[in-house]
Amino acid sequence: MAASSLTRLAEQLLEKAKVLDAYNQSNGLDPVSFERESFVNAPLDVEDTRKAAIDLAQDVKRLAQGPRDLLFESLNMFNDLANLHFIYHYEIPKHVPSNGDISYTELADLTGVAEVLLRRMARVAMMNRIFIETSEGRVRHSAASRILNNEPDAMDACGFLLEELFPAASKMVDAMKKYPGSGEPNETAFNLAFNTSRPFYLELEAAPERARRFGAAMRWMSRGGRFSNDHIIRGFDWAQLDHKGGVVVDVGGGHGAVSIALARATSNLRFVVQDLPVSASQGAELLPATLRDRVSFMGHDFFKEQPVRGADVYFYRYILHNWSDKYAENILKAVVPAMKDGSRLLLCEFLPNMDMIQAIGWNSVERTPSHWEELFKSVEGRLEFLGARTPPGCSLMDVTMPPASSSPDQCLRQPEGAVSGAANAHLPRLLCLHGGGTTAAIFRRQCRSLVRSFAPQFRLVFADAPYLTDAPGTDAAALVTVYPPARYGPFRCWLRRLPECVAQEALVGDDAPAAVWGEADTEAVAAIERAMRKAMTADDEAGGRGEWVGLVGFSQGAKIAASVLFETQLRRDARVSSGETKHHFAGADWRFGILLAGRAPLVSLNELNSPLEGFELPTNSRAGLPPVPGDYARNQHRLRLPTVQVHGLADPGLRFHSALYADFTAPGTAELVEWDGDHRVAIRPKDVQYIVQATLRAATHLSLVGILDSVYEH
Ligand SMILES: C[S@@+](CC[C@H](N)C(=O)[O-])C[C@H]1O[C@@H](n2cnc3c(N)ncnc32)[C@H](O)[C@@H]1O
Repeated sequence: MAASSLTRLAEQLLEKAKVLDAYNQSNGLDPVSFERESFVNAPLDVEDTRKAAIDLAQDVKRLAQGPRDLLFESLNMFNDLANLHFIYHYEIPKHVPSNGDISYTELADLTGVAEVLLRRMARVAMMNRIFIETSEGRVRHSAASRILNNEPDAMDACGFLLEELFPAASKMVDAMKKYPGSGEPNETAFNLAFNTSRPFYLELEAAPERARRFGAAMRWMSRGGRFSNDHIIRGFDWAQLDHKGGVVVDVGGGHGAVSIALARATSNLRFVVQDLPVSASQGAELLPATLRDRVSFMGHDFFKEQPVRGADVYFYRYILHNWSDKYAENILKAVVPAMKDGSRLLLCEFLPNMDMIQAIGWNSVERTPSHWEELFKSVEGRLEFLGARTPPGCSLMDVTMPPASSSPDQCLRQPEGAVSGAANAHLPRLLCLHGGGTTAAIFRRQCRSLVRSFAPQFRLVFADAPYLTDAPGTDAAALVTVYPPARYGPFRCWLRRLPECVAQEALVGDDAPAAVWGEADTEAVAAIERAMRKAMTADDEAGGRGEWVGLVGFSQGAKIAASVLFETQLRRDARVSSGETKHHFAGADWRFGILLAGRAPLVSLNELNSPLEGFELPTNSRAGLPPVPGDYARNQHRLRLPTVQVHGLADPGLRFHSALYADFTAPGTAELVEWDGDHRVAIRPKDVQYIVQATLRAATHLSLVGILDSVYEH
């Protein structure tokens, strides 16, 4: 019997749970429980596993609930918030002893709440693992309630969320009806709930206790878990700036939570925390004396021109997501004149679960990487988006101001680090195979939108094909003017005999296309494998340590990618049927592929599996045209590993790409993305978005990433 999705997900969850338990055990930490905090300062790979486990557990629960119970639970979530509000308001946590327990009667006396009511409320909280009832019927702390007791900022976070935004939430639809489509900060649900015409932050600024509580809530969020400052510290190479004279401006930095953590993690960098005057002066008062020489506070309205000029980094955490595009553009425009060549804008944003809050409090939105890119472009054409890095809890959008003299092709010459630096070293890796008659560097440039859009989930690594060729192939025809051979050659091919790729190397054996597998085929496969391994080893040496999970290929590179996946599938099948263990092609257990304009047929990559009907031999150029849909409708040898197949509707080779999908791919295993383009890699955000969505669906299904598609649906 085939495993149901419930069983499959539960098994995947079990794998993640074992990894998490093993981490605790091998580090001498207590096993997880509701009594003690766990995963404090866990390394990034553990954080990734934890996030995957959470997503899987949610889905296991939702599937087990079924749609009716799922809906019912969602509809009743307000009860838990009302319960927490009671716990916050009557300050229950601080009256429960840190160690030991207390009777309901005593707790009722201390809090001034009737015992019957207190017992009811506490028991609801206990169902959510906040407090524990002992076997003697007394109350003691759970790990969660102990945090509320030990960390005053945690209670402030409750206060802010439950007394500012929770009441506003119920007014969201009213606000949307009253102010349809508004992006104004004073036409929000918050404005209706509090009957004010001031935007959220000005309302708080006018009431210092509310501003203080908000600042404390932000501090608390940064202290651990998903939003921990650690992710920002580890998510960017601060060491490169940590020299005397290095300056970071923390724009809208609140009470300086991030700057304080970064100052502690570096030795020389200085931080200027800017915020509205009340928040800035509260931050200055709270600043530890030991950091006064390196962290300072400044009242500054970020809509006005940035007064600190020439800083190395202008850092914005959770700022622009509070503002609709019109305002976000103005905030960024105010900093551009202060930037020197090479200044960085570093934005910590993109919180998939926070989109509702933005709608409720600010009439704003959590943006996707492509939305960010458009925003940066509209602010200042020179700003160069270097990509989004994704430590858990946020994305760091990294933007630089290149020197005025830099040309677009400088990007081509950049080291891999621009998109595959230390920050994404832990991410699962995709190996990218360029089209015939181009190079890895050109393909990286062609894929720049894909690289950016995949930055939160995957590290993309580009491989050079094994064979040299004289001229750019048809896969690069449109690029000849952009990448003249004299400057960007020599160009390369994966297959030596395809018409678009005239090999420079002498062929082994007879030049005539072979009908049966020969030595030249064995050597051709080894050359492909060597070329792939070379790029993979280079990336290992550059610090990449994520699992190799997928292949991305364009045109001839897509044909090779599909063929490598098919060979992987054959080796897996052989393992299952005979228990025989064969090495993985190029050393990785490839799980899925993104095939951009990939032509039928597939290429046999193993003598033992040849000849398969309709397949090419590696050195066989095939007289005549490749198959078109229907030619191999009965083909039994179909690719089953998941693929996303991307077809340009104006591509002259479309019918050959369609044949790959129709005749060489098992039904139901591929997602087809069609876009309005010719023989190119899609670059426009709208086209790239579909490829990314389809890939994330496949990858989520394979449990390679845990991010929700909806994040990309703006
Ligand atoms: C979501 S909080 C983020 C705080 C801080 N960056 C952090 O991550 O902890 C937004 C911050 O923007 C500040 N802010 C709002 N409007 C501002 C303005 N016009 N100029 C400067 N700061 C502002 C608020 O006071 C608040 O501290």
